[in-house]
Amino acid sequence: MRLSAEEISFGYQAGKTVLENISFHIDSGEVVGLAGASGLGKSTLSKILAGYETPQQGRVLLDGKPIPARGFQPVQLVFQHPEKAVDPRWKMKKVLAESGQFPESELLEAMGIQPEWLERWPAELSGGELQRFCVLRALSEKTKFLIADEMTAMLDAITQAQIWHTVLNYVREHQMGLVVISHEQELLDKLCNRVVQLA
Ligand SMILES: Nc1ncnc2c1ncn2[C@@H]1O[C@H](COP(=O)(O)OP(=O)(O)OP(=O)(O)O)[C@@H](O)[C@H]1O
Repeated sequence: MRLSAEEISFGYQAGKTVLENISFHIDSGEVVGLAGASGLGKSTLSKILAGYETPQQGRVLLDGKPIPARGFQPVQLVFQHPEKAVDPRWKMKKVLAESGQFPESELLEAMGIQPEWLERWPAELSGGELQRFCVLRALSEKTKFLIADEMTAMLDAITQAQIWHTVLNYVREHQMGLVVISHEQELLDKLCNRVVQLA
């Protein structure tokens, strides 16, 4: 399966182009890094790939076809700020069930989620604890591509390593594609088959 962005142009305001004629693709089973200086539009491209923003020109295709706007989104995005990605009025067990399936206990454990956290509200967890839920929620059986936009940037090294280890295992097992956006060259070198430089 191939996720492709073809000749994308996008601006948030008229006359101010953030992305101009950008093309990008990733195949199932690949881990692709997306790098580039701050403000070049990496997060914007990731939102377009995941269907959060619509480009003024160009298109996003999954195996050559547009991704349906309704139903489960096969391209899942996890970004840096988990507190902005969960409903504060939902307990964590409901947040996790949002993907339509509840993860198996082995996966919860591998992600370092303690069972008692399931009964808590988002505000009762640390950023790192909350991010583990956001990552896990994105790993549905129906997810074909995961886009990790500075996904572990605010976490300590041990937590980062634990999350990436679990995600990479899952991605390999399910033959998903993974896009990694990071300012850490070392992380990109370690995780990725290839790195695309946004210029
Ligand atoms: N919602 C928005 N409204 C208006 N402009 C925006 C919005 N979001 C981002 N921008 C602008 O679009 C440009 C690209 O931002 P984006 O976050 O995609 O870059 P980035 O490459 O991911 O940056 P960083 O590496 O700093 O995270 C920036 O100039 C930013 O100020």
